[in-house]
Amino acid sequence: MNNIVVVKCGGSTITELTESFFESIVQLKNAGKHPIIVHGGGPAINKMLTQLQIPSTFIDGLRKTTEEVLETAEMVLCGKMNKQLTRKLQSVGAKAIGLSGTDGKLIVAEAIDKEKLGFVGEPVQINKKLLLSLLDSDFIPVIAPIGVDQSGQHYNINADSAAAIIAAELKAEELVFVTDVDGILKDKHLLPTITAEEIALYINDGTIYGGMIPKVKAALKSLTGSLQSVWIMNGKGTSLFANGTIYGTKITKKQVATTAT
Ligand SMILES: Nc1ncnc2c1ncn2[C@@H]1O[C@H](COP(=O)(O)OP(=O)(O)O)[C@@H](O)[C@H]1O
Ligand SMILES: CC(=O)N[C@@H](CCC(=O)OP(=O)(O)O)C(=O)O
Repeated sequence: MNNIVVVKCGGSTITELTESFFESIVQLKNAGKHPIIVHGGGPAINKMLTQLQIPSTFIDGLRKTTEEVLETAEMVLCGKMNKQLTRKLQSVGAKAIGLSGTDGKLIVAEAIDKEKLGFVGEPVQINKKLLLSLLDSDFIPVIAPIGVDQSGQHYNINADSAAAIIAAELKAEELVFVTDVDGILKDKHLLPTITAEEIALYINDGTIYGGMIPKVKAALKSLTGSLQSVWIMNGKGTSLFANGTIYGTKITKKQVATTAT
């Protein structure tokens, strides 16, 4: 299937997304594209963990996930955030369906490093057949990043890596990370484009840190086949493709001159 666009909505910006953002997803659909939404929810998980007095720490942008943290992350991501986003899309006329990576084994995962990170999963496989049949029936899937392995163990997956494997496996046309900054910044200036070499350099010198690290790593991993570029853009106060262009950072395999699709 052609024209698949994977849009990852970061937890940093989900509550700020406006009606015009959701309308732009419907416009994408009406223009013959097949949007798939993958969402995070880091700040909402933090809030619930604080309320429940469960400690949690991050290592290179990934949340160390104990059994208690996993239960909380699943509750917030699959219960609260997933249904909230699904309803918002439905309210602007979209045929949205909320799912987690557990449903239909949509995302099969395995532990990245049990000792270091606990139940943090690396997505290794997706249920393409299920997703394609949903797209065929004109649904907009809304996916929470909780994965499962063959034994039934569930995992907390960084939403950026969940979006990246879905985009790569489905040979999506575009992958867009919607977050709370305009794109990748260096010395407070937006970088319109960035390459793999520059990313390695900027992680090394600290220009790229925290939650941006899993984003750029996921972006680079997904840059295969049909997916030639990945965008990082701000979800605040904008529609997704204003005048058919995206304002943000374009991550490419090689440096290119353009800043818009
Ligand atoms: N070079 C950079 N440019 C922009 N943001 C950066 C950079 N390095 C780190 N960040 C941080 O990454 C954050 C976005 O990642 P994250 O908080 O995980 O968002 P999301 O919830 O949308 O995935 C930004 O708010 C910023 O604090
Ligand atoms: C392993 C891991 O870090 N999982 C993330 C899942 C949510 C997420 O990725 O949310 P954002 O998009 O807001 O970052 C977490 O527990 O916060």
